[in-house]
Order: sequence, then C-alpha cells, then structure tokens
Amino acid sequence: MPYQHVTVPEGETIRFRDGRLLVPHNPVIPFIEGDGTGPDIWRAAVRVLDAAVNKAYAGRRRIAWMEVYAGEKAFNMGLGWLPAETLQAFDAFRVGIKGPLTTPVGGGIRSLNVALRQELDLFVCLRPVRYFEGVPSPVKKPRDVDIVLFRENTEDIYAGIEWAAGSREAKQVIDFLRQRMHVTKIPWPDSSGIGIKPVSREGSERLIRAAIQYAIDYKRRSVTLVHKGNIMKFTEGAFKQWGYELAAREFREQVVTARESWILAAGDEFPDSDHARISRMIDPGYDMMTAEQQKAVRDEVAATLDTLMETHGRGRWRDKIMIKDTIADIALQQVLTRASEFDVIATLNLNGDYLSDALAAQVGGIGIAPGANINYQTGHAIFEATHGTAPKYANLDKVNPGSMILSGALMLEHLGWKEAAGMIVQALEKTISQNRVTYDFARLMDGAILLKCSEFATAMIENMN
Ligand SMILES: NC(=O)C1=CN([C@@H]2O[C@H](COP(=O)(O)OP(=O)(O)OC[C@H]3O[C@@H](n4cnc5c(N)ncnc54)[C@H](OP(=O)(O)O)[C@@H]3O)[C@@H](O)[C@H]2O)C=CC1
Ligand SMILES: O=C(O)CCC(=O)C(=O)O
Ligand SMILES: [Mg+2]
Repeated sequence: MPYQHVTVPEGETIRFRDGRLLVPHNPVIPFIEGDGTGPDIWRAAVRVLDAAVNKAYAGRRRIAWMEVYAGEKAFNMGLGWLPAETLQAFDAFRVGIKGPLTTPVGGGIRSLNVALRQELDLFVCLRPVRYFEGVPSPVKKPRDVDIVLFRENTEDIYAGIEWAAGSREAKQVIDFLRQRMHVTKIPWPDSSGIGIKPVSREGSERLIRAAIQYAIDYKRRSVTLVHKGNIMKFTEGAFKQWGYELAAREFREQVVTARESWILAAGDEFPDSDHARISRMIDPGYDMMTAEQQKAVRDEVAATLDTLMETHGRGRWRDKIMIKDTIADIALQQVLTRASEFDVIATLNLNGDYLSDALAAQVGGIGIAPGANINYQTGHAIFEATHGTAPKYANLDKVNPGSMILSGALMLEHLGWKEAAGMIVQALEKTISQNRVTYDFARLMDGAILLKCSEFATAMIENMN
C-alpha cells in the first residue's frame, strides 16, 4: 500500500532472515518527533546520531530518516492520533525511533506509546540503566547500578481493559462478578471503576526467555524476576513460577536457581549429609513444617543433588547465571540499597514502568534513561526515551536530550553499528566530564556550565573522536 502523507526517502529496507537483521549501508528508518519536548530532543539527537555514523564509517554509512506521524502533530494534520500508515511504516521498515507522546490522565485517548508496542507486538521494553562518569547522583554508590530491565510490554493492566465507575459496562462486570463468581469483596460496587489484568504463560515466557538469552549473550551474572506474587497469585505469582520453570526447561545448562545454589553449596560442603540436614540449612523454618511439607523439601533436595551435582556441583554453579526472584515492593528498596545485587531484571508491565523511572534517578535521572521496544522474534523495534513529553519545557530548547540520544545509540547497537554507538557513549561521558550539562544536571552539580538542549548535542559532536 503506498503512503499518502509519508515521503519515503532514498535508501534501503532493513530485512530479517534466520533470526538476524540484514542492515544495508543506507537503511530507511522511520521516526516520530513526539509531543511536548519531543521536537527539541529529536532535533538534538538526530544531529548526534548522524555525526556519529558519519564519523565512525567515514561517510560509507548513512541513515535515511523518514518522518512518520503520531500524536498531536498527526492530529493537527487531520490524520487522527495514530495513522494506519505509521504502523505500516514501522512494520515495513522494521526498526524505528520515536519521541515521547502525550497521554491524558483519567479520560481521552488511550496511550499511543502503549498502542504502538501492542500493535507491533514489541513485547520487550528494554531499559538499561548504568552510571556514566561525572553524572550527579543522589546515592552514595551510583557505580553499583548496572541493571538491564526487561519489562513485559503487551499485557498486564496496560492492556487497557477497564471501565469507568458508574458506566453500564462496569455495572455489568460487577454484577457478573457478584452473581456468577460469588465475589463479595467489592465494598462500593456502585462507584467502582473496574480494571482487568491479563497475564499469560506465553507472554511471560517470551519476556523471560529474552531476558535470560540476553544474560547469556552479554555474560551477565543473574536474572531477577520481580513480581508481586504474594498478593496477585495467579498473575504476578504465575509469572514467577513460569519463569523458574522456563529457566530450568530451556536453559538448564546455563542457569542455576537461587534455591538450587543453596542446595548445591550445602552438598559441596557436606557431601555426606542427609537430606534432612540440607533441608534445614536451606529452609530455616523446616522444623515447624508439617510432615508433608518437610517431605517436599527433602524431595527437592534429593532431586536437585541427583540431577544437578554432575553438571553444576563442585562449585560449578557459581559460573552459571543465577535465576532468583524478589517481591516488587522490597525490590524498589533493594535496587537503592543493594544495587550491585541486581543485574538483569525481568518483570511485568506496571512494575517495570515504576522500576525504570526509580532506577533512572540513581544514575542522574530520567533525562539520561534510554529504552527500546523490541520483538526479538521478528527484529521489529522502536527505540524511545524512558521519560515523557515534559510539556512545561516544550519549545524552550532546555531539556536533556541524553535519553533520546542514548536510545539512538541503543538502536545503532541493535543494527550492529557498534562503533557509532560506542562513539556516542564516549562523547556523552566526555561532555559531562567537562561539566557541560543541561539544567537537570546543572542544578545538582557545583561549577556546571549550563547548556541548552541543542548546545549539549553540539558539545557532544565536538567531543566525538
Ligand atoms: N514513552 C512515552 O512517550 C512516555 C510518555 N509519557 C507522557 O508524557 C506526559 C508527561 O508525563 P510526566 O508524568 O510529566 O513525565 P515526564 O517524564 O514527561 O516529565 C516529568 C519530569 O521529568 C523530568 N524530565 C522529563 N524529561 C526530561 C528531560 N529530557 N530532561 C530533563 N528532565 C526531564 C522533568 O523534571 P523537572 O520538573 O524536575 O525538571 C519533568 O518535569 C504524559 O502525557 C505521559 O503520559 C510519560 C512517560 C513515557
Ligand atoms: O504512554 C504513556 O503515556 C506513559 C508510558 C510510560 O510511562 C512508559 O512507558 O514508561
Ligand atoms: Mg514510564
């Protein structure tokens, strides 16, 4: 289908074969400028990306940018909020980038950002959070933060299945729950809005599989499943359970779970111990358990020693990727107080949204937090900053373009253009080390040289070598 409002530039299409992207020297890459501060940061970022690609490959590679429309710009052009041809372009050209888009609170349109992820089935929201030298941080050990967040991107409460209090639909669902499902715990049925949280085995598994594969590919130490499974047993609790099962089923050689590691460590240290003794060591409440529960723990110990001693015993479990889990509320504290214990995190949509902004604060804030939405099965990806439109700063040429620029660097990495990506990270660190920063960093630093958004991009380009 030809495009009506999009001009396709001269360039070639990125393709995907046998699980790999085939990237030409002049790929066409669709971009959405974004709302609010989107145009400011996009203008700055695109200069940095072009400069890095040009410099890294001496002009032999070049991105053919193709503007596609969404949000306020599309609406003002009379195209609606998310034109079909925008989705078509991201689908056809496979890899794209976007600025933030506004979502009204409490009514109006649903999130276009979420819609793009769902429509294109970009099931991983990848948000790496690491410290860059010189960045002001509110914590004592920001260097301990090197966490790669895998956030499920297509289900959970973000599926948008909700009805307003007092609506006919909310009433129907509440009546169904009370009359047919015998639910008694809706204290104010007449004034309750209703939201539904779907979490599937398939959706959880593909996210967790991608996180573990990433940990293997990038030689990371652990994958932590963050969930609120103590309260939401059949959604968040199931996510955890499916994660452990998947790890053992598909990655047995490469992983060890936290519990297995305790059993193997005990088995290594006390090879002649009986299973009850090891059970007491790994489960301090063992003596208070029922006979049936005790037997289950002893069986687990026996099975782990039987099946894993050969491959994972005698300390070999230490070289495996540790699969562990943490409940979401304490995870939010521990990423602050014990950041070095977290490496790759896999979590559901809402937890991941909260965690990514909280983590960003430790390494300088949301102005420098990149992200990507990826379908690893098809190679489709849209890169975007973690932050939103920051509308109060729109058109002031003020905000930090760092998140957008680093999202672009992530995109270059995804394309395999690692030299250009590396050049961007190095230029960012050099610029910050010269105390040349935008307002968000300047207000936390002594002796900062305050730069506008566009000036920060120019400084980065000067610092590229
Ligand atoms: N993926 C997306 O497109 C996203 C879109 N949104 C949407 O954005 C809109 C605004 O959301 P809001 O909750 O205000 O969150 P924002 O992330 O837009 O802004 C919150 C605050 O974060 C700081 N900030 C944001 N971007 C930057 C930057 N580039 N440089 C420096 N500081 C920055 C500013 O802090 P300070 O005031 O301290 O200077 C700003 O006031 C909403 O409609 C929301 O739905 C939100 C998140 C993601
Ligand atoms: O879509 C939105 O408006 C907000 C999304 C968001 O906060 C996020 O993806 O981090
Ligand atoms: Mg968010």
